[in-house]
Order: sequence, then C-alpha cells, then structure tokens
Amino acid sequence: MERRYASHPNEVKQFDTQRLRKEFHIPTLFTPDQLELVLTHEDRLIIGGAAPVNDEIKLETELKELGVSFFLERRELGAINVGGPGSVVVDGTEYELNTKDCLYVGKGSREVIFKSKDAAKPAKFYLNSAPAHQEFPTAKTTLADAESGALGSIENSNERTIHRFIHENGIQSSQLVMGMTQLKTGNMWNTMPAHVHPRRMEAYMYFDLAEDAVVFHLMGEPDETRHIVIRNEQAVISPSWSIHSGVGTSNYTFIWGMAGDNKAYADMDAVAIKDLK
Ligand SMILES: O=C[C@H](O)[C@@H](O)CC(=O)C(=O)O
Ligand SMILES: [Zn+2]
Repeated sequence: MERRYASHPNEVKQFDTQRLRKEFHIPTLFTPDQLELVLTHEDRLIIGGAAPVNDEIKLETELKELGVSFFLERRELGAINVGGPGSVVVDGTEYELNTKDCLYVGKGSREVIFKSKDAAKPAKFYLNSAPAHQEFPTAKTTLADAESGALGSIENSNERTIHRFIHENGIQSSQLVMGMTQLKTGNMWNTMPAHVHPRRMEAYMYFDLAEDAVVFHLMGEPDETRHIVIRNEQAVISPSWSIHSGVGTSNYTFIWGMAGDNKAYADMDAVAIKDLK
C-alpha cells in the first residue's frame, strides 16, 4: 500500500506540476488481477481499485500498515463498480454489482472478495475506506435507488445529476460519504462555483472519459489555485482546505468520497467565483 502524507497549504503553494501530481494525483487504480491501494493521511482515507479479470481479488494489505488483524477490523469500505458486471463476496454472502452499483461493507467484515462475471468485460471496483468505530450493516444500492438531484444549467456548462449512495439519508456509515456525479452531454464543469469543507477531506475519481480526453482538476486554497490534468479512471486527493472542481475536454462521470467530522453532504463553504485567484 502506498502512503501519502497530509499537506499544509503554505507548502503546497510552492509545488511544481510534478510534485503536485506526486502528492495528490492517483494515476493507476485498475491493474488486472491486482489490488491498488493508496492510504492518504488526509483523514486516513484509503483510495483504491480492484480489477479482477482471470482471478478473484481479496481485500488485503500488509497488516502492520494498519496495525490490525484484518483489513476492516477498524475500517469501513465503499465499493462502486465502474466496469462490467461483477460481484463482491463479504464473509460468504455474494452481492452482484452491475456497472455503477455501490456496496457498503461495514466494520468487522473479515473477508471481502472481488469478482468479475466475464473476463471479456471485467468489473472495476473503485474503493474508498475510512476508519470506523461503529459497525453498520453491509448494504448495496444502485443509481435507481440512490437519492438523486439535478444541478447546474446548460448556460453554465454544468448540467449534471448528483447521486448520493452512502450518506445521512442513504446507506448508513460511521464517517464515509460517497456518491457519483454524471455530467450531461455538452457539459464540462463540475463544482463551479467551488467550495471547501474544512470539516472533511474528499477524493474524486473521474471516469467515462475517452482515452484522449482530460479533466483539468482545480485544487488549492481559493486564492491560490492550481490544476492537475487527470485522465480516465484516475483519482485525486483533495485536502479539507482545498477547492475541488474541474473542467473536462468533454463530459464525464466522477465518484466523490469524503471522510471527516460530519456526514452532512450540504456542509460546504461556498467560494464565490469572483474570489478565485
Ligand atoms: O462535497 C461534495 C462534493 O464536492 C461533490 O458532491 C460535488 C459534486 O459532485 C458536484 O458539484 O458535481
Ligand atoms: Zn466537496
């Protein structure tokens, strides 16, 4: 498991492109038959991917890295499938996950196995895991069952649908909040006007992008913004003090996941566009 340390905004404003990418950009999530994991010290969120093709993939790591006797002993997990049909087996119970379905796995689950149904159309499970101090039941949800809301307008090139999966009024969790935002065709902007939430960090994973398309992801303090160029199926870490917004060369979908002091989705401090620098 790769480890990323937490960052101070006064240091980050000195970073060049290479250093910004090294600290915040996660380029590889889906390697066939491998588990990819990055533990950030921003609220200790683990960001990862499981792409089973010919083999099953087990959720595991060097246990010394977490100081526990099994992965979810003191953690919870959110998994969203962005590939073909697959399933997740939690302590012997199999949950089928089609494209864009979400599974929450509660603290205390001992064995989590990721599987694809068809090696020709492999599943790709995007993973967020946060420390948890209370057990909540493992639960599945789908786009159709999620609490969804329309946001934005074509005039602002940001017409999109926000789907909330793991949140206050949805699947219950200790601190993990997770969902998916889908931009309509011809709409390129997400989260503009931008916001910060010093109470919670956030991670974005962009997908449904063509191979030659990119998202210019915006980060930094509102008056010290920087950009990171992100390609299909890559993630980016947003410290609690940073905006997290982006504009694509075409429309896209992204998964957002948060951990921190509260689970109130609307607890954001809006930044007026006129105040951005
Ligand atoms: O704190 C919440 C997150 O930044 C996202 O949910 C924002 C988002 O999906 C969007 O505006 O498109
Ligand atoms: Zn946010």
